Amino acid sequence: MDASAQIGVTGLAVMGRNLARNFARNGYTVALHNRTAARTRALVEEFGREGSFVPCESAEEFVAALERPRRLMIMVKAGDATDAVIDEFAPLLEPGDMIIDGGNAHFADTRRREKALRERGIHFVGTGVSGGEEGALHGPSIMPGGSTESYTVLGPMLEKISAHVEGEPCCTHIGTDGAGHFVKMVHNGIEYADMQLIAEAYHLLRDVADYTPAEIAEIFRRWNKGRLNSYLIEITAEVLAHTDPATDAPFVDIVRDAAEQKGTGRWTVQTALDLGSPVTAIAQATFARVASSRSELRAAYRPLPGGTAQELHRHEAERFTEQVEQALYASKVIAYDQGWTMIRDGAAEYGWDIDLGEVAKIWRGGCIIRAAFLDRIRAAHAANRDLVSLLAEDRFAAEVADAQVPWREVVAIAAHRGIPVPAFSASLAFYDTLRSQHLPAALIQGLRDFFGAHTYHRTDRDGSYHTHWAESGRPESRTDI
Ligand SMILES: NC(=O)C1=CN([C@@H]2O[C@H](COP(=O)(O)OP(=O)(O)OC[C@H]3O[C@@H](n4cnc5c(N)ncnc54)[C@H](OP(=O)(O)O)[C@@H]3O)[C@@H](O)[C@H]2O)C=CC1
Ligand SMILES: O=C(CO)[C@H](O)[C@H](O)COP(=O)(O)O
Repeated sequence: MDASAQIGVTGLAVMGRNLARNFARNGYTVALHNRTAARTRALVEEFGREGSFVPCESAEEFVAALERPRRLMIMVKAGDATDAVIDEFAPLLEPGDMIIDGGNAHFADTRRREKALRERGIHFVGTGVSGGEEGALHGPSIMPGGSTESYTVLGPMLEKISAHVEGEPCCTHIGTDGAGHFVKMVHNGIEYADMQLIAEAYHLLRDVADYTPAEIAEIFRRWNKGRLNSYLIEITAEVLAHTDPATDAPFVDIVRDAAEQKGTGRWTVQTALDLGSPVTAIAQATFARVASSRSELRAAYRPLPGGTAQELHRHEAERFTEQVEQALYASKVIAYDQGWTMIRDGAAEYGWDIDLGEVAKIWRGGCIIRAAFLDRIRAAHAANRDLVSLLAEDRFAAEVADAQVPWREVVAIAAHRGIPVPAFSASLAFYDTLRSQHLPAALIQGLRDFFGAHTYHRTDRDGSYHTHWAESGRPESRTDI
């Protein structure tokens, strides 16, 4: 077989199939492989005319079809399947070849795989891909990690098939080894927070303002024309406006209210705890999904009393809608800021040189959280590479400050009515935590010292101290000298 393919894709389910077509539509010859050969044949039968494909049934045939250095992309289920595929192909490759893992792998697995393959001279490029089925075909946001050397060879191809915004590709080299998958994981954590905030806004508009799903769809359509403009707001309007053809009921009323997950949000929260990154909105969004699925707990709590109902007049409902927009925007800024903090923390921990402005740039198009305000996040980080928080930038700070009164009212109304808004509340509490002059953490330190001699630092002197709580007069001693 001629080694004529510039790239090979193995794993031709939803994502792999469309990425392969995207490469082919962009003029590349693409070798195709899938564990179950029927998928390979189906792709060629249905879409073979879109470009140049080399269908392969065996691993040997697939590798032989690739130009050197070989670029072999894996799009299979994350976890054991990825290891199985690497174990199958790596022995057939030569030093300088590249394995690109475009699945949602855990970044720690990517670091392990990269190290093992590097020792054999093979580049392993853990690559975040976002955009779902349509994005994969028409241009996703692509977050490659791996060596700089591999990006030199691979980058132009990935940039070509990625989404473009104002002529700029939504793809950049994120950093070495697992940096790409780390950033993709945080992207998904932000995605969880964004969706939860949207869902809470919907819940409030439905249960406080008494709007129908169709009316709320119109509200989201309007919001999508303003500063909230984003893919998730756009598709929220679509989903809310949809009626179930079988029952004529609003689609959202016939779907079970138990949110599922594949786990990237959970990984974000687990990793954030290890890094000490306070991603409270992302964590609440992840727990909200889990809580919604715990039917036995919900059955136990359901009979308990809730808040007070109160009808709103039309003009009050309209005012409330504007307040919810403010609360949603402010909470969203906080949730995204938490994501960026976590990326900065991950970069520091793992030695990645991640350009935070570039991350915002490549998320402006192609990915699920693409949003107009990412351009401003990009600009804020580009203007100041040491920007510690979006809230340290004048315009974001002013917007969130302007929103704080309605934000508080919305959270208070939700509490009165007994409507759960965990992500709105967590974002507001985060805002208040960080702007507080004094936090009750001093009391926690005192309690820790009381029961466990865990020591504390004083506000007026250096060093660490312990109070001998059981001794008369409770003398204090310095413990670090
Ligand atoms: N769906 C989405 O919107 C997105 C998905 N991703 C990630 O992209 C990857 C692919 O996703 P998706 O297209 O949805 O497909 P799936 O995650 O459903 O994976 C199906 C593919 O994996 C292959 N596979 C499973 N187990 C093995 C194995 N042990 N050995 C070899 N091949 C195996 C299947 O082969 P076979 O046909 O033989 O069963 C099939 O090609 C995943 O890692 C996913 O997390 C990333 C972004 C968005
Ligand atoms: O990676 C993605 C988009 O960027 C997927 O859509 C994501 O996996 C969906 O996650 P979950 O099933 O956990 O909601």
